[in-house]
Amino acid sequence: MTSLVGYARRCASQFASVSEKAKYVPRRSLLYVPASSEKMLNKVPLMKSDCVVLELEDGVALTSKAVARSNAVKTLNQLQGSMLSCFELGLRVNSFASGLLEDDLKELSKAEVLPAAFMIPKVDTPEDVATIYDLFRTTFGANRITDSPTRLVIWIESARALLDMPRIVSSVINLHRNSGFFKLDAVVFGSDDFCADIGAIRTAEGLENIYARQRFVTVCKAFQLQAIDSVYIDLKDEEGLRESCLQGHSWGFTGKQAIHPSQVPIIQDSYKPSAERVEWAKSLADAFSMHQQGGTGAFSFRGQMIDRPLLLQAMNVLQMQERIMGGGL
Ligand SMILES: CC(C)(COP(=O)(O)OP(=O)(O)OC[C@H]1O[C@@H](n2cnc3c(N)ncnc32)[C@H](O)[C@@H]1OP(=O)(O)O)[C@@H](O)C(=O)NCCC(=O)NCCSC(=O)C[C@](C)(O)C(=O)O
Ligand SMILES: [Mg+2]
Repeated sequence: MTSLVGYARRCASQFASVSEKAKYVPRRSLLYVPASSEKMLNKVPLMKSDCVVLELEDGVALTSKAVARSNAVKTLNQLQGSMLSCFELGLRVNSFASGLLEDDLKELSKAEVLPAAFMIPKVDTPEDVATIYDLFRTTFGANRITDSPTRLVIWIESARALLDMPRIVSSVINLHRNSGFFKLDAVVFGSDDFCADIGAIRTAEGLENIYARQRFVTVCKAFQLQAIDSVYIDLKDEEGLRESCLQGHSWGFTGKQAIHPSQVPIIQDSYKPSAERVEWAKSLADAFSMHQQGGTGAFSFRGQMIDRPLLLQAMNVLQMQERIMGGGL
């Protein structure tokens, strides 16, 4: 069978910067596993969520932070080199403002391996970014955090962070370019903390978050980053979860956070590219390749003007489809 990513790669060769997209990590569902619970951690190798997050922050009580840190180190060491059912095993540390981050990093630096993604909540200002980097450098040493395949995922969770989001994201991207620190790949919207910050009352419909989610997704996409939508906290309401996923997907979000394994199949299914979308992406990539060979840049395809941004969208669809089919998720 012809590789779908082959289509994307053929097109990608036209643009050097586009070829970085080849390392696409699907994050339709991002499932938190509180690292204080050994019972939950034991399930990690078989979890079929695109991304599994070893959680040290708000899913762990203050009194259990030490045990959670040491369990996280053990889990990273035990799972290194193992076949996991997820695409990415991330680790969410405590925020800089909590005063707990330094202790997290000191303990985590004892692990033989780094997680596939470091995940940092409540990044509120560009200055936070510089301080967080300093903490990583002093605890891990510059060598371990420079030019590493580990990716970075950050959370936007306050009014101030939402307004300052372009500067925050730019400073993380520039840090990677200038120092080789982990590459930013995705940004997550922390709607619970955001609602608390602005004094909104959380409702099932989520009207209180509409502006925030739209601004959030727009900034993510302006920087070509994955945008991960809010947690759906009503564990028993499968229909409500599905509706929330379909809305997020149609607004441009790439995935959604999950707090319970039962939410994962609904989220993953909702964020899977439809057969029509895959067919559109394949045909567009073919047409793009053909026009490039013929020396044409912009062209019309099914009544739409096609240029680089639409090619990027098509590549994301194809790469996600390829990874999902290959990984059996
Ligand atoms: C809600 C809870 C307490 C219900 O936990 P439970 O044990 O009462 O649920 P259950 O239905 O009885 O569980 C069934 C089975 O699934 C297991 N299980 C259940 N959940 C998980 C899980 N996540 N990972 C791995 N395994 C899990 C559980 O251990 C059990 O296993 P068993 O059949 O062998 O006994 C539990 O699901 C949980 O702790 N979830 C994670 C909570 C968390 O990490 N919250 C923080 C992230 S969200 C957040 O911070 C906000 C945000 C983004 O920042 C912002 O919007 O601001
Ligand atoms: Mg939060």
